[in-house]
Amino acid sequence: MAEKMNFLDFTDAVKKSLDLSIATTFTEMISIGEAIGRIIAKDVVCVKNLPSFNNSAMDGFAVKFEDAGKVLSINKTIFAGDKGEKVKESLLKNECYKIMTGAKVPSDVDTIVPIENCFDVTEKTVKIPSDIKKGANLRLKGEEQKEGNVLFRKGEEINSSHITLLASQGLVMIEVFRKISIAVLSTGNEIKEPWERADEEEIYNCNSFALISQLKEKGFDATYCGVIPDNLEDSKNYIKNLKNYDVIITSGGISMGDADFVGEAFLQNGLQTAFHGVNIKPGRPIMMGKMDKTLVICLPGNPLTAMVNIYLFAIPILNKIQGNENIYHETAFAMNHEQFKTKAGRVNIVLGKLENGGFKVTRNNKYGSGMITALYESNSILVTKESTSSIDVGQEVYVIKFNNKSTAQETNIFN
Ligand SMILES: Nc1nc2c(c(=O)[nH]1)N[C@H]1C(S)=C(S)[C@@H](COP(=O)(O)OP(=O)(O)OC[C@H]3O[C@@H](n4cnc5c(N)ncnc54)[C@H](O)[C@@H]3O)O[C@H]1N2
Ligand code: MOO
Repeated sequence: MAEKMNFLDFTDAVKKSLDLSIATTFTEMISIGEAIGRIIAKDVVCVKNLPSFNNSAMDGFAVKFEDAGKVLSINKTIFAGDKGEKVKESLLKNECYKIMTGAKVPSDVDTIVPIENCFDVTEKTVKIPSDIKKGANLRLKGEEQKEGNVLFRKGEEINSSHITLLASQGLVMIEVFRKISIAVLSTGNEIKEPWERADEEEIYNCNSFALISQLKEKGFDATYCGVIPDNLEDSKNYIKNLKNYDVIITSGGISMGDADFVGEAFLQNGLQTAFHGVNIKPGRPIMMGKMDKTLVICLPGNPLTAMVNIYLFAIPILNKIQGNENIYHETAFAMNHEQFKTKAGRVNIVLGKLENGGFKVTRNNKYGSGMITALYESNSILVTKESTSSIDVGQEVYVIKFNNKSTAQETNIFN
């Protein structure tokens, strides 16, 4: 009789897989225009005070606070970008400056009054209201960031806010971790590439496309390395050539069938198995380990299983290897809209749709793990505890967003 798999507890499997993963140390300098999604390799320090000079937040008049309520003569007009003599302090008694938004504020004034709040404005004079606040509308040098402050930490993923700050600092290059290399493979004699002809008994290789595109959605580049044949000798030779990759991800061929050679082929290439079999539905046969420095992730062949497991399991691991300090999936708290059953005794990964704070399970949780359409119909996953056998209507649940999908239903964004 075939040996039974030992199914590891889900939480232990996550811990083991994270323990196996070592963050890359290889870095490169890239332009900020190319930097979205990359991981910062060194703390970034402020090199230019923000703002770098005292400036006006409004078009109006720059005054001494004690001149509130007075009629003042306009000494000069200061524009954004003016420098030198044009911004030098030159006020005499009962004078003010006319000033534009973003212009440097001379040091002999302390308050800006917006033009529409002033009275009797002429070319030469203005009456300042009496109820002004000292320091109003004056943006002080360094009030947002001071030179030497750490702006970003090593291990942050770069988004548009990082790029904004970097550009505001005059920094056009940034040191990031080099992208880790990932090999994606399929297995199985029944697999034909989508550009080949598949007979009725054969199926198209959707897993490789699925996995590579999901990795892309998460900012990883993966190389497609083909289909491993269903025989041990060929599988072994195939895998031998992949040892330079940081990560190898396969799908299929790791269960109990007579054609499931993938595990053995890795073992014969020196794989140290961390686990083979996790108490999860779907995805029970999942296997992980290390082959020299290469992390090996073997996903089951069913497309839906491969897709939800790469998301739940592999993305945090890959984040860690890529040097990202923020590795976990963000969750949203939602109200469950439809009662459904789950398999007690295992952690269940359930597909559904998150819309406007509500979660609705896909097809009443009655889809098979070979079904691909259920993935398409869903935008989130819900993970149950081993003890859970049903989720009730109105129950509050944690949901992980999946598939990068927006929603057609107009969302309530106001609080
Ligand atoms: N006796 C047992 N049989 C099975 C068990 C078990 O515990 N005992 N586990 C079942 C579970 S759960 C799963 S999941 C599958 C996974 O098996 P494998 O990882 O060995 O995957 P395959 O048998 O190679 O393929 C399964 C299924 O997926 C299709 N497939 C595979 N690769 C692709 C691809 N690249 N693109 C599209 N579809 C693919 C394949 O044709 C099969 O239909 O094992 C159960 N059996
Ligand atoms: O992992 Mo399998 O997909 O549970 O059927």
